[in-house]
Amino acid sequence: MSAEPAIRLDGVSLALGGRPILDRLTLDVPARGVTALIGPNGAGKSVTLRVIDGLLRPDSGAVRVSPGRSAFVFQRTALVRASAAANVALALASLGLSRRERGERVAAALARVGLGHRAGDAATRFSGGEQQRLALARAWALRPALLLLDEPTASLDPGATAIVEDLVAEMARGGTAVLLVSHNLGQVARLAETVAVLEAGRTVEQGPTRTILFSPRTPEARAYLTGELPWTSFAAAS
Ligand SMILES: Nc1ncnc2c1ncn2[C@@H]1O[C@H](COP(=O)(O)OP(=O)(O)OP(=O)(O)O)[C@@H](O)[C@H]1O
Repeated sequence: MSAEPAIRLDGVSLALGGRPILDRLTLDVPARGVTALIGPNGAGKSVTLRVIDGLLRPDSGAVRVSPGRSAFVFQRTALVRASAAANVALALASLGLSRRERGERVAAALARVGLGHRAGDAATRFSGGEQQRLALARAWALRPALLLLDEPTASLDPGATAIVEDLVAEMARGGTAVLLVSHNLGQVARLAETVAVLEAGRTVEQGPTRTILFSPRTPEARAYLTGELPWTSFAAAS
């Protein structure tokens, strides 16, 4: 990979509530394509996205994010009490678009996620899956250089999941670097070129998707991928 990575985390450590959560975490996210961040519950995937987005400051280590606009789609979406269209328009307020351009982009974004007919409806009354699609429409409308996605299809039905996956793939083809947190390994295989496996706040393995999913080297990655639950061995030992 010759281009500068979109994100480079080097030896990042962070304690929260007195507990170490990230432990000298090292991660490279290439400037192009989709990188998936996988690993067991509580491994620190969401915290890592928050560190990258500047919402959490690490105790030590270096965080480098290449310049450019970024968009973050959270596991639970924060929407304002206004129409779906207003929620997208608000995100575009700082881009300096003309009123007409903004209106067109909002309409295109809503249509792209199958919500064109709901533009005037109150966003906070949308179902969980509709809110998630709206959050993605908002991210798409921003044309970000970097897109951070935290389990973006966790509450979506199969049709909506396909819409979101198409949109993410299209953004990646268009030059957006995507970092995707997902437990859906089929989705990871469909979308990602690169996979990093996180375990207890550290990257235990990173490489091409095929290698990581089908021939993982580390016992931690193998255990996660085969669905071995760590607490069953704790229970057996006690
Ligand atoms: N603000 C906080 N204060 C204290 N602990 C926190 C805070 N935020 C996260 N944690 C802890 O950090 C650990 C990692 O959380 P994180 O949400 O990053 O996990 P994850 O890998 O995304 O897991 P999941 O797959 O369940 O979403 C968890 O044990 C969580 O309880």
